[in-house]
Amino acid sequence: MNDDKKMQESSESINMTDPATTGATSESGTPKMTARNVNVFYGDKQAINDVSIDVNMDSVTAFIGPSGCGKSTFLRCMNRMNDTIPIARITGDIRLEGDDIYAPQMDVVQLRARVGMVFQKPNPFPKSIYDNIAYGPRIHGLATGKEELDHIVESSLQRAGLWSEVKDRLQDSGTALSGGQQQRLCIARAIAVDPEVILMDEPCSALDPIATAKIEELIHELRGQYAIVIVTHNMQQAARVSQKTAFFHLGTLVEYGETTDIFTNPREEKTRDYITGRYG
Ligand SMILES: Nc1ncnc2c1ncn2[C@@H]1O[C@H](COP(=O)(O)OP(=O)(O)OP(=O)(O)O)[C@@H](O)[C@H]1O
Repeated sequence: MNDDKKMQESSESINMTDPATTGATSESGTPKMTARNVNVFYGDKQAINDVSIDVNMDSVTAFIGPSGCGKSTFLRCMNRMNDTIPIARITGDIRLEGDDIYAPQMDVVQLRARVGMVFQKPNPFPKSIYDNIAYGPRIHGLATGKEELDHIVESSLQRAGLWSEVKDRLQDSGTALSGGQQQRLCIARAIAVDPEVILMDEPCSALDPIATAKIEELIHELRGQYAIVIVTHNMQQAARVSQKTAFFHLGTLVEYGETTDIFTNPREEKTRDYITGRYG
């Protein structure tokens, strides 16, 4: 029997998307978000196939896998960003602290405040640094007056490691900052509305190595305060920043577990082949 056939048979003999077999549940901590049997379609094409996973507060979770395997699609399901794509359709169940995020009564604006997102390309608003941060708290009514808003702006910038660089020019445009500073501004903007989860879709891919190192350091600092999920193409980055890694392939979740296990002792041959560079 050739290797492909063997792999096919072994994967057919177990339910690959059962959290019990993919390791998609965590022993430690109550999950902040749970996904069960999620399928995503773009028109007739299925991009995510029966994925179940738990995301916890105590760890940074990395989504890795070859281009087109569905990492970003699945990430975008977690705060309903796929709602903005008319041909996208999702089935299954995704919960935040037990609340069904696809329930008709779910307020999507509130959801996206609770589950913030940072994109590949920094996308500050064409507004001042101050207003980039103050915008969310203003529309969500999180500050009762100017003093409280000032405090939120300062603490968000501090937590994003940007305060000392911008405190004397809060009225300058956010778009005038360097790429790395813009990305930290976007992280500060997400933090300002007091999220529970931060989703990061390849947040460093447009940045140079120094700016990348700063974002990675920031992810370390934010760990534990928020559940963080990061999509990355860069396996070294996944190994550096995450405690849990989920490996996707052709829309399925092949394996999910401790990052050290995924990189040193994966259970699945497909994972091993990917992390050793046999395909990608
Ligand atoms: N807006 C869309 N319309 C139609 N198909 C899409 C759309 N976005 C993604 N897809 C398809 O869904 C599949 C998964 O894409 P997705 O971008 O989620 O993968 P990915 O693993 O994040 O890839 P990459 O690492 O290249 O960003 C691919 O086949 C892709 O072509």
